[in-house]
Amino acid sequence: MRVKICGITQPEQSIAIASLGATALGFICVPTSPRYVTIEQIQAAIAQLPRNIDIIGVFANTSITNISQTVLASGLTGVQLHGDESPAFCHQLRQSLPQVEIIKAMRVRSLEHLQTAANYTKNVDTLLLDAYHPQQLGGTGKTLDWQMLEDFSPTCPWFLAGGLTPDNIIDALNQLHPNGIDLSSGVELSPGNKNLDKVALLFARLKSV
Ligand SMILES: O=C(O)c1ccccc1N[C@@H]1O[C@H](COP(=O)(O)O)[C@@H](O)[C@H]1O
Repeated sequence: MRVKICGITQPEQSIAIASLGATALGFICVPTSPRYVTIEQIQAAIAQLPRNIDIIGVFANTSITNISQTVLASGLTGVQLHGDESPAFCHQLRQSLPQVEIIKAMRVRSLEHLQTAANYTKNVDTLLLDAYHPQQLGGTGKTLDWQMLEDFSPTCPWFLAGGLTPDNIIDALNQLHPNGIDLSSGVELSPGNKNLDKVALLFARLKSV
């Protein structure tokens, strides 16, 4: 299973988290986020990483030009679209960045909204389900209604996100079978400053799955 730890801001934490077992690291490229990082910060954070770690940039409601320039300048291997991007936007982005993994995040509001995920599967590599918050785009620590996701079975791989912690991850994975999980505020001391003890506890608990 893929494990993505998101909202990294410090180079030494990148290396430590990759060593603990993360398969992907996420960098927030949304300027309004307290976890926002510049291209230079991403470059510094990934410079010493092994090449098998996926480097995902998180964007929301920005232009294809901005995403493409950031990807090319920073060395991202994937893009997570966390805003209101349409299937057509994802299709266009794929034409611009054919070698880059495209992850579409759905901030799930209802069962009806969840069903719209099917509109994206032809144009993205991976879906990611996060909880909806009326004021914040992500990193909210809010969990989804996992029961609502029990029949979710898209034709592409998917990540479970939203309020995951070392304390609830086993319950989540007993109930659901995503291809990957994504954690941010549930393994933090403060926004952008990861709690390495919590990250280690997460991977220790995942060994039992
Ligand atoms: O973390 C942020 O600040 C953020 C800002 C804008 C868009 C997405 C953001 N984070 C993403 O939110 C989910 C869930 O986070 P959490 O585990 O509930 O704290 C995760 O995919 C982050 O990539």
